[in-house]
Amino acid sequence: MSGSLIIAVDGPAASGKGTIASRLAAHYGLPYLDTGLLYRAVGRGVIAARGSLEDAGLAEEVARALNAEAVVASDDLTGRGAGEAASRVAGHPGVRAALLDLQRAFAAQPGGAVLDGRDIGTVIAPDAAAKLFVTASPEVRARRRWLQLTSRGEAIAFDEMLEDILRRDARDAGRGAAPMVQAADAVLLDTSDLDIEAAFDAARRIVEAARVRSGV
Ligand SMILES: Nc1ncnc2c1ncn2[C@@H]1O[C@H](COP(=O)(O)OP(=O)(O)OP(=O)(O)O)[C@@H](O)[C@H]1O
Ligand SMILES: Nc1ccn([C@@H]2O[C@H](COP(=O)(O)O)[C@@H](O)[C@H]2O)c(=O)n1
Repeated sequence: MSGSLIIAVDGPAASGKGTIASRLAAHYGLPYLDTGLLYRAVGRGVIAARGSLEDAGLAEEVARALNAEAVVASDDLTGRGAGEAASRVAGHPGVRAALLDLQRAFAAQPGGAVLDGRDIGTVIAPDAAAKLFVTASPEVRARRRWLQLTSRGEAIAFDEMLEDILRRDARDAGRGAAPMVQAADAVLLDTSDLDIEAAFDAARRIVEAARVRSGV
């Protein structure tokens, strides 16, 4: 098989899509982009400028000035506050438009790429050879995120984490601009009862089936 293997991995917060996407990228020797980092960086930029996250013009300005390489190399965007800020600026159509070309260019690299986010299979790479929509129950996702954050010292109660997750789901799925939705041709992968190894295995099988179908 030959050609460009674009793998689109979408899904809600803390479903494990990033874990799966980065492992697929390593497995197939493809470059990987966690597109959530871009929105997190925009949220952080607006806060750093002492602006309001509801200020669509400022958020778009920050998005247009983003240095994607610096964002990807940054290690301080994974906290709880950055996720919340990201989901608020991600609803501005101008922000999404400003980040479109760089994501599409990443996906279009020779050989292919793996991208994860909320709109990869629907907007960024609608022709991707393989599309996965990774999910898990809100309680399982909240537990995973709670473990991740508390293990590195962020103090948060489990109930608050669950509220965060539910609020973010509602905002991401309910916005007008590129809402989080499973693409019609994406395969649903529910990882609620799967450990990381089993989830990766299931994802790899989905990609292999897509490769056979598409000849990539
Ligand atoms: N199948 C799984 N079983 C148990 N823990 C998992 C599983 N998949 C991922 N995790 C853990 O859950 C946490 C969240 O995973 P990950 O960052 O991959 O989720 P995500 O969907 O990419 O989240 P985000 O919304 O930040 O993009 C991490 O600590 C990860 O190690
Ligand atoms: N393609 C994407 C990726 C992310 N978002 C928004 O950013 C928030 C943070 O994303 P994480 O994957 O790092 O959790 C997320 O809640 C979305 O609002 C997006 O809109 N599109």
